Amino acid sequence: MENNDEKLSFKENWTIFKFILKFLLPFKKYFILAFVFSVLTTILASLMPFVISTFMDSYLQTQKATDQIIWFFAILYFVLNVINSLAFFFKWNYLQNGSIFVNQHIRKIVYAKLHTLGMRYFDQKPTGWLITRVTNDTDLFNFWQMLFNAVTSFLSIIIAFTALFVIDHKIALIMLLFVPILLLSVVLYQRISTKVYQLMLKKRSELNTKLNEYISGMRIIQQFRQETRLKDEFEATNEAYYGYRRRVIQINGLLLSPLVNFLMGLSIIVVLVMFSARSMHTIVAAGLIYAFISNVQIYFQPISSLMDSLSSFSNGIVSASRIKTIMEETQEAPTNQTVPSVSTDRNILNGKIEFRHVNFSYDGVHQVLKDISFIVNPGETIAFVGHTGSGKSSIINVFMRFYEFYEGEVLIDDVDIKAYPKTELRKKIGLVLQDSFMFVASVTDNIKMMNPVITDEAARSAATFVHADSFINKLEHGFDTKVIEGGAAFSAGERQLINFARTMVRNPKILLLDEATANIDTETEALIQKGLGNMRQGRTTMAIAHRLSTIKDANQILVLEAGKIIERGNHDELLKLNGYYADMYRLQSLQKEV
Ligand SMILES: Nc1ncnc2c1ncn2[C@@H]1O[C@H](COP(=O)(O)OP(=O)(O)OP(=O)(O)O)[C@@H](O)[C@H]1O
Repeated sequence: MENNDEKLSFKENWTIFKFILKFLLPFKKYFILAFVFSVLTTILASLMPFVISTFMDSYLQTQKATDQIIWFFAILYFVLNVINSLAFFFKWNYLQNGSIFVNQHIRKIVYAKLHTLGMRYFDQKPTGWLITRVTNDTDLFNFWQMLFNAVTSFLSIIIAFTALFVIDHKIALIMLLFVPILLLSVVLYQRISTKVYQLMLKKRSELNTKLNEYISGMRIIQQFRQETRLKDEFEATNEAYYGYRRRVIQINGLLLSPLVNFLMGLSIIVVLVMFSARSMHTIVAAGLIYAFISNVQIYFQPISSLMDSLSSFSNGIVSASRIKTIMEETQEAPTNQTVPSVSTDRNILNGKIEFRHVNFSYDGVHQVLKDISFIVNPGETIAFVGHTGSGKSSIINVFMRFYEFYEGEVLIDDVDIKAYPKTELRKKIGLVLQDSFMFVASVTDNIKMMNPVITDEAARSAATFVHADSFINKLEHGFDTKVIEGGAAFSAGERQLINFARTMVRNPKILLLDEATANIDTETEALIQKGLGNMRQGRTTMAIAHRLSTIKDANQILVLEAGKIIERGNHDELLKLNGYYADMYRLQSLQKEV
């Protein structure tokens, strides 16, 4: 269903339709009320021409209209008009509000679903694509209006036809002949417009994806002077999008109202010809012709508006199919998958970590971790070193349960990691990534991560504990300084320090550190090292180290290459081994001296 170029079969359309309709159920009362008022307006609209025709034929033409009668009809018409307008207002109000509420509800559900999905899913989907799904595709406003129109139009046609039938059943039956012609044009329109609509939506999604890529990668784009190339690329997609838009407008301009209006004009000619023919033998009341023609208009009008909104139907079905794809996505985050042994009150008490023969792959094809085994005792530190791409971060990813491993065991305190509830893992494991994300909020709130349970004092003392306070206090507004998007105004080292504080304020039992490789000034570097020292005290730590000098004191160092452990031991043991680690260490020491 992902490929929107494919034409959906009737069965698929129907399945999607039933799926999306379920979201409407909690708000059905709005739609039912809108329907009731809609029926009222249609009945009134059909009746009002009769008031006029009665007045014309019984009083005006026969010159029997007295002051009283004129007032009576004026007031009657006025009252009907007021009721009609009120009914229309309520119908409109309930319909609009109902549609807004359903959209909001769908958006909430889709957004919540995204949170349950695993990293594998996000690896495969461009961010812009996902944004389009959550923003544009959940906006089914026109779709709900269209559905409502479809139901009420059907009713209007029946009511108007009944009125026509009451006036003159022969001519009314002739009006029925127009139905197949109209239906044919509806089908024709639907055929042509759906295809173009789908292509237009696809281009819009592409546009969003590209835009997201450009904005996130602006630094690289500017650095490598890619502006012109990307501008051309963007313009081409934009041009294609507008091309399809223009075609949609052309199709609508040609096939929507003009066609229905043309047919309506034809039907009025037929009506007039029929009535004229009849007038040769008998008297035909002018008011009756007026009432008839008014109801002919009521009869045709819903078809016109239905066709108008048909495009919203195809549009809505395409969007709904994408929502369905997301909602039915099974690549759940490992921590969301129900494991029979998971116990909600299982706690991490000591923080012993063990990997037993773990194999792992991101895509199910390329093995990234091969037979990884190690034990870290409570309070000890293990460090992973190795070339880029050797699998260091993957060990952390597996341990954080961002991805599921497919072979082996990972244990905490001798219990399978899968048996711990997600909340316990998130609470007791502190992850410090190389480049931590900063939210648009104060420094304090960034440390607290908006958690209302954590006090400002706790945030400050965590910052002091990791030696982040000295730089924060130097900021213009100290802890209240507003962080701009992504923390762009801070250096990598400063962001790292805030991230340390953010982790420590939660007092985790286990620490996962991905050491920053960015250029950090010596002063911040010293602070970071001091902060790290404090953090590691009494906590089991798994650290990815790029600079070997920072992990000399680790209890165990694992050297990885292409996902395999090729050396293990402490710093001295590994130096004695005179292998890969010793080479790396000597090289780094030499670089430092230079
Ligand atoms: N999300 C992903 N999807 C697919 N493959 C991935 C993904 N992340 C990493 N890989 C691949 O897994 C292998 C190990 O990557 P990993 O990030 O664990 O290496 P690393 O040792 O941490 O590298 P670095 O020091 O550069 O961070 C690499 O070949 C990488 O291309």
